[in-house]
Amino acid sequence: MSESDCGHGVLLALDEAIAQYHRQLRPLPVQRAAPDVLRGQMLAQEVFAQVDLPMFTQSAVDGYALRSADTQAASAAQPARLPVVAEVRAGVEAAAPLAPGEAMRIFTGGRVPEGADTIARQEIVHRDGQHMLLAAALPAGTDIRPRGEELRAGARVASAGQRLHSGLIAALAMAGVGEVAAYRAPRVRVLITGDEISSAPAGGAQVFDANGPLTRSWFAERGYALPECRLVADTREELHAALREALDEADLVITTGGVSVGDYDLVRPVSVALGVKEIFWQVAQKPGKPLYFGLREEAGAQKVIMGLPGNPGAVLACLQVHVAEVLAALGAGERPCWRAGVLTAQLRADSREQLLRMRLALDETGRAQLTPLPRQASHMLSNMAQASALVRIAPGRAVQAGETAQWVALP
Ligand SMILES: Nc1nc2c(c(=O)[nH]1)N[C@H]1C(S)=C(S)[C@@H](COP(=O)(O)OP(=O)(O)OC[C@H]3O[C@@H](n4cnc5c(N)ncnc54)[C@H](O)[C@@H]3O)O[C@H]1N2
Ligand code: MOO
Repeated sequence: MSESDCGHGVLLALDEAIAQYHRQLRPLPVQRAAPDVLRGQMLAQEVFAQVDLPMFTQSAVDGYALRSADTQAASAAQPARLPVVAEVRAGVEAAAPLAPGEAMRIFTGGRVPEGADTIARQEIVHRDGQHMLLAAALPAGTDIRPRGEELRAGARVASAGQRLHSGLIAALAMAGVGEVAAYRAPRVRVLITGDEISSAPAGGAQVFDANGPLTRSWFAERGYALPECRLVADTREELHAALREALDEADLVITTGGVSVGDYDLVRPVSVALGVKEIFWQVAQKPGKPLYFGLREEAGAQKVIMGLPGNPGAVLACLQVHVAEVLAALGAGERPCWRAGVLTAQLRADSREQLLRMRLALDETGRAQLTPLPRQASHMLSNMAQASALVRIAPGRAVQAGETAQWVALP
């Protein structure tokens, strides 16, 4: 295990913390239902088309179904003249096959009658009573969508680990997939600890709660149910009761605050008292050093506790970098997508890996340019109106402008 002693005691490297989530956590149980019922959840299986797509040979336009051979001699001077013997509406099969020398009126999505191999779109057709006139030859297959052109029954449409989003749900519906298996959505509880935290500060030493709105919004904007969230005082009794209930009812409990070394930092001792095993505490990152990851195994289920440090800047970084990985390990989300970008300013060295809020812009070649923002301290968040990327800066050495760094999109 990679650990560093950088003047803060022995801290776990950020990548090692991330590896621990994927080593320790199992995906949540699988449930089966219609894809749109499971929207937002991650597929637990490959999914295959139940039908050919298109399901039958269709007209791509409003026009006339006919045989290409009957148009081969057509010209402006001598148009092909065919009787329109029937109408094929979308959703209805022609009563009889198309005979040589005949045409049928047809509409977009209509099933091409047996015998027809071409559609003449109505803009190129002249109608004369019960006949249609066509002034040019049409190759076979014109404006036809052949059966199975897109997919054959049995072809794979989606893979395990993909999120059921609107476009994929529609693709599965088209392919006749009535039911899929997906990992159950996580039940999440949020506990905001701290005697000084209030939604309406009074008494001169209280502050507004930022972490509750931050955490709830973070989950909601990623398509998760809005987690239940409550303020908890810094007493062993109150935290014990709140954490016990949260662990009983949720798969993932997020706490903020109370996880450092102060006398009222009770999240870790109370977790131990509730049977939680500490997997790690303290990561070599800034902000978010006192991050805590604990696990309670019970009757085949895992209960996860992520103890986020109280500073709101640390909460933001830990949600983006750590909680997102936990959700991925639970089969409840995609792993954060880190990309390379170019720094526009030099940065001081720090003994911990830095997670910096930056402004992201694309240069004329489309390359990401990352500009550090002021007010980075972990108790500050007012640069969030300008921040669009969270950037990893490796510990130990100063970084020059023009160097490359990894970033993940904010929010
Ligand atoms: N002696 C040491 N002190 C501290 C260390 C250390 O290593 N040695 N680590 C520091 C670091 S780094 C961090 S980060 C913080 C984290 O401490 P806690 O997780 O125990 O968080 P609190 O002390 O409860 O709160 C920290 C800070 O954040 C404010 N806060 C908390 N919750 C909210 C909220 N919901 N909304 C807005 N602001 C909140 C709180 O008032 C404090 O100012 O510990 C350092 N100390
Ligand atoms: O780790 Mo803490 O640097 O203040 O968030």
